[in-house]
Amino acid sequence: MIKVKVPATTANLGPGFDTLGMSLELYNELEVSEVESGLEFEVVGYGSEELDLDENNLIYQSMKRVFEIVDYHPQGLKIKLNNQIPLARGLGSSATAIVGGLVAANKLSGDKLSRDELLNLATEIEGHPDNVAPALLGGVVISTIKDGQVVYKKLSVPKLNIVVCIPDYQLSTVEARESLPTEVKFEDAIFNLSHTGLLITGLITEDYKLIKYALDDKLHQPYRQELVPGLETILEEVKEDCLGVTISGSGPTVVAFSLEKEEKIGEKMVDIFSQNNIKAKYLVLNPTDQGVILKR
Ligand SMILES: Nc1ncnc2c1ncn2[C@@H]1O[C@H](COP(=O)(O)OP(=O)(O)O)[C@@H](O)[C@H]1O
Ligand SMILES: N[C@@H](CCOP(=O)(O)O)C(=O)O
Repeated sequence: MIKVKVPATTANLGPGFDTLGMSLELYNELEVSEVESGLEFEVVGYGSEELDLDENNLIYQSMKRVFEIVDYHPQGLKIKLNNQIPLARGLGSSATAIVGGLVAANKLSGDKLSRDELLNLATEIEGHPDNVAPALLGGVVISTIKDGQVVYKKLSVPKLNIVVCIPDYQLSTVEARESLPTEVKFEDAIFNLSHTGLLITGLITEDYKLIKYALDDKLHQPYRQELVPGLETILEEVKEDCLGVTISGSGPTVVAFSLEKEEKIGEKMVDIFSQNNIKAKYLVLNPTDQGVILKR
């Protein structure tokens, strides 16, 4: 039996659309065993009602990609999930399914693919590297795709707390990407370039006051505001209490980076969502340098 534990991720980190992501200490766990025939699922935690529990399941689809490449033919599979990451909230649940499936299948079939090959495959399935990379590798990962290969650099996570405010509704990444424009203004591109540079420099030099300026974005967040009622107010009103606040991945979760006052920040975000008739809860999470964890 193979056991895999994959961290949640917060992608984009404000200006780094499809480029930056960080792993967080909140996990989905996966246990895969080879059985005599068929495909069986057991789900504990999030997704027991809504996930496809058949060949369409994203974990199974990801495993199948590895088996095809390495020419491995399991007779049957039993897949047990313990999901602590809520689905379609911008915390990388799909990245955990893809990375978990790929890593488990690779182990089951004799460890033939390298970490970089798994990252390329994960990116091909997810469509962008920013959340699969930190789910696999941990840390803060800067990534891009060059000639079909992911080029990346992992940085250590900041010594900050991440207040994660999770609204009680799902927003699929596919839907949240449909709201994006096909072209952006030159000045908006410059805005994001400068902010991404400042953010990465702030992280490398541990000059966290730079984060205060650097988490703003003009490429995706403004277009997603209508999908996250209350986001505009949260961005304005929570900023003063923390180092920076931004939408997590494609939303609707919002994350605040802080060194103190986490409860106040979390309660304020929950309150603003509630003024917009949306129930929400908050968690205070640590970022983590450890990516996927594999046990046999
Ligand atoms: N643990 C899981 N097992 C299998 N599939 C999953 C799991 N978590 C998420 N998915 C798939 O990913 C979809 C959500 O992906 P997405 O819209 O990108 O949201 P998120 O921001 O959480 O990654 C789900 O609807 C489901 O199809
Ligand atoms: N860069 C992507 C990130 C999606 O992350 P997820 O956690 O919402 O799946 C985007 O912003 O669309």
